[in-house]
Amino acid sequence: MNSRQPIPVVVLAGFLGSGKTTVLNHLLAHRAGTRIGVVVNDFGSIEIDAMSVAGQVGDSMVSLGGGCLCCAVDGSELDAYLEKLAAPEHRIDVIVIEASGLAEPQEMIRMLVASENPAIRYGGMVEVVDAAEFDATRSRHPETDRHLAVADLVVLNKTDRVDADERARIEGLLATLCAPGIPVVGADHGRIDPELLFDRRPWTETRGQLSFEDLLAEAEDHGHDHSAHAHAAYESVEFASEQALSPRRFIDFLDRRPAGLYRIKGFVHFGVPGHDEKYEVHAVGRFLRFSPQPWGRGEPRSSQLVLIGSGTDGPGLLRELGACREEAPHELGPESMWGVLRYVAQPARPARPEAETADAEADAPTRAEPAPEPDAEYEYGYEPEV
Ligand SMILES: Nc1nc2c(ncn2[C@@H]2O[C@H](COP(=O)(O)OP(=O)(O)OP(=O)(O)O)[C@@H](O)[C@H]2O)c(=O)[nH]1
Repeated sequence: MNSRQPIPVVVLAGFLGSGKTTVLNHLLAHRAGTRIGVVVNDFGSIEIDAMSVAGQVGDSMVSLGGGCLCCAVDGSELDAYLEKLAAPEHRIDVIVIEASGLAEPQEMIRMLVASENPAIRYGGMVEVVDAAEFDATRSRHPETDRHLAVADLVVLNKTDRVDADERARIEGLLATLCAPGIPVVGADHGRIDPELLFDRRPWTETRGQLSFEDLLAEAEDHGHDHSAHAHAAYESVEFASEQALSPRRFIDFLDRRPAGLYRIKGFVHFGVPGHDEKYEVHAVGRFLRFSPQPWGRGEPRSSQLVLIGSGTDGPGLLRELGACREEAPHELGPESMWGVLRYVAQPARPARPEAETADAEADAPTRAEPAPEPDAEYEYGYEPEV
């Protein structure tokens, strides 16, 4: 794994008491070998959140304390914390910002997108919703609807506190409040599949001595009945192709992906002249990004994808991906890549001789931004409205 890839920063938002800290603690306890950096933005001077997660995160945890993160005018304070967490010695794979229950996540997303720090990239927004308090929260805090509108994934938490009819009613409402196709994952005590937010590394990949936090999390992990875990309800399928994929058909496949397909990760070979890079794909809910990378020296051109979802038709998805295969990619014009380039944070560099590319750019990070609206014009430095 390339240790100098930009670290995804996921914003975990949700109204006061919705269960953000509970979700975060669950993620920390079930992260396997993945190293999570945490920024807790507790509101007020008593940092209850900070204390409840501190035991698990050790010195990787940074608390902003004393107020609301979104009030920082230029985001420089956040940048400083993120820079600290992203330092190579921490070997952090993903950073989660637990936003204060009163924060405006849109502001935080803007700060992340505007960040000049090449070591990080915005990784999507997760909104935690309290099923039992949904109506009350919305009527007291109409801004809740705005937050839902920019979420990439919604965790409908506290499902143990509502019956099936009420849950279905709230899910119906959420479908009208969120952007089309945003997945809504039900959860009891924040137990969601960590794979929805980040790739878990096996324990064996954790280098060096196991720290106290590792041991704590391992003990937690072994103490649970895995059959009861949320991820038992998810299925994943893998797709591999040595033949290039048509950029147009692949984007069409992504645009039509079912709501239950929460997560797509992997890389794609398009092989269109001028766009011969390895296009890493990362999708969480409706959030989608491509990051062009140079291929490794001698690495065979191919596409590999893992798709994780619930209630999805695995064989059907694989058939659709199979139909994206392209016989003659070298005959395609540059315009065939426009759909893909809309989801690239930085312009794809022209393909260059492999050795030069690999040496000079193997570790060059790309700055990421949220995907523009599907019908938005692609332009470099696009600043999305969030
Ligand atoms: N019944 C029930 N209680 C839950 C669930 N998830 C969390 N809780 C409880 O709800 C309370 C609030 O949870 P937190 O995780 O602290 O919520 P939060 O969103 O971090 O809260 P703030 O920091 O105040 O914004 C705690 O007492 C949790 O134990 C759930 O799924 N069901």
